[in-house]
Amino acid sequence: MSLPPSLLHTLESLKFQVKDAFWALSSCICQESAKVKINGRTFKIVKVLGEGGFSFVYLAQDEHSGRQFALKKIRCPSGNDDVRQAMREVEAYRRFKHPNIIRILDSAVVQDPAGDGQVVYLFLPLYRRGNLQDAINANVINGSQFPEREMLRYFKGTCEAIRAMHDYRAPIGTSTDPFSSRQNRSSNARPAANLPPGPQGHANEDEDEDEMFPHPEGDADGGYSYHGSGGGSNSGIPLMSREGETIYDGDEELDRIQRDAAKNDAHTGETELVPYAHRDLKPGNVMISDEGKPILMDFGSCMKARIAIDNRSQALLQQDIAAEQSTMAYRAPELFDVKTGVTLDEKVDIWSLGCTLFALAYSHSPFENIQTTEQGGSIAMAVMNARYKQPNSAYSQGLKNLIDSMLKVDPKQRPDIHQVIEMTDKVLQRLS
Ligand SMILES: Nc1ncnc2c1ncn2[C@@H]1O[C@H](COP(=O)(O)OP(=O)(O)OP(=O)(O)O)[C@@H](O)[C@H]1O
Repeated sequence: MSLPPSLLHTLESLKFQVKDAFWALSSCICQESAKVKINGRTFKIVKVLGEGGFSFVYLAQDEHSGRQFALKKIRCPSGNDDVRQAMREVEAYRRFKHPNIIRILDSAVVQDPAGDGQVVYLFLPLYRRGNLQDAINANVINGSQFPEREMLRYFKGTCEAIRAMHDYRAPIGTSTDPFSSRQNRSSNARPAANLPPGPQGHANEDEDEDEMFPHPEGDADGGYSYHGSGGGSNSGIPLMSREGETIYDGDEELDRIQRDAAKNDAHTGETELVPYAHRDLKPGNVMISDEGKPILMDFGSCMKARIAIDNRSQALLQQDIAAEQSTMAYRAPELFDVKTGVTLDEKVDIWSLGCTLFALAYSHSPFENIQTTEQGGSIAMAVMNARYKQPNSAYSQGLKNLIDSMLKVDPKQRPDIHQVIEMTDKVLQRLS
C-alpha cells in the first residue's frame, strides 16, 4: 500500500526531528559536546535555541574564533525542491537589507551524513534576548504588561522592516523570481542578485564586511559557502559540499544566476516597485537585539505580495501554501478562503501586524484562546468575521483604534504600511 505524499512528507519530517532532537539531547547530556564541520571550520553546538517544522536552530560557537552564532539547520530529505525552498529563505535574507531585518552571515548546503538528502545551514547573528513571543510569555508569567511606549517602539520597528519589503524596488526587467509564489514552482528562474536599495535608503547602510562570516583560505576561488551580503559576482553561486561536490542543482541553475547577475550589473538604475509580503508575521518571528531593537526574521514564507487569482486551482494552491507556511492565529482572512478573481497583496501582513500589536498588548492573538475543532474550524470563522474583542485595559484609545484599523476583513479597508507607521507616530506623540 502506498502512502499519500503529504503523509510521507510528515513522516520524513518526524524522522528527522527525532534524529535532531536526539542529537540536541546528546549534546546536552554527554560530556563532549556535539560538533559540526562546515566550510572548513568546526563549530561546537552549545545548545538548542528553537525548532520549527523541518529545522532546528542551535547556538553554535566557532572553535577557531570563539564567536557565537545562531545556526539554523534545515533538513531537506526529499532532494532539490526542499533545498530550493530553503534557498528561497537564504535569498530573502540577502534581498532585504534593513536595520530591522535579520541579516544572514553565511550559508552552506551539505550532503546529509545521516540520510539521503541535504542539509542547508544558515548562520545568523545570535539574539540572546529571544523574540517578542518570549517577552510576551515573560509578561504572562510575571503578571506584567508592556508599557505602551515600549510596545509601540517594538511595533514601529517591525513596521519599518515590513515597509522595506512592501516598498521593495527591483531593477526593471529583473523581477522574475521563483519565490514570488509557488505558482512558479516549475519555473527555474532565480532571484536577481545585488539589487539596489529600497526606497528608505537603508539597503546598504549597514553593509559591513567585518560582520561577514570569516572564511578559511581558498574560499575566494569558488569555495563552498554561500555568502550573505551579496557582493560582486559572488551572487549566491557556490553551493558546494565540503568536498567540493556541487549539491544544488548544477550547471543550468548556475548559468541562470550568472545571467541574472550580469543583467543586474548592466542595469541602468531604473527600478520598479515589486512589493514582497512576509506572510508569517507574528511575535515569535521578531527577535530583540541586545540594544532592544526589533529584528524581523524567518523569511521561509516570504513571497512577491501581489498574486492574481484567476481560477479555482490557483485559489486552492494559495490556500494550501498559507495553511502550510503561516500561523492560523495571525493569518489574514483572505488566505483562509481565497476567492477567484481577486489579487492577494501585501495587506495580508497588515492583518498580521494588527494581531501582533494585539498580542503585545494583551498577551495573545485576538484569535487564540478560541474553542476549535481539530481543523481549527472556529478560529477560521472568528478570523473571517473579525470576531474579537479588546479586553479592558489602561492603553490609550489611539492604540486601540490602531489595532482595530488593521483588523478589517476587507483588505482594502486596512491601512497600508505607511499609514500604519503614521498612525503609530501619532499615538506615540500623544503619549509624550
Ligand atoms: N538568530 C537567532 N538568535 C537566537 N534565537 C534564534 C535565532 N533564530 C531563531 N532563533 C530561535 O529559533 C526559533 C525557530 O527559528 P525560526 O522561526 O527561524 O525557525 P522555523 O523553522 O522557521 O520556525 P517556524 O516553524 O516558526 O516557522 C525562534 O523562535 C527562536 O527562538
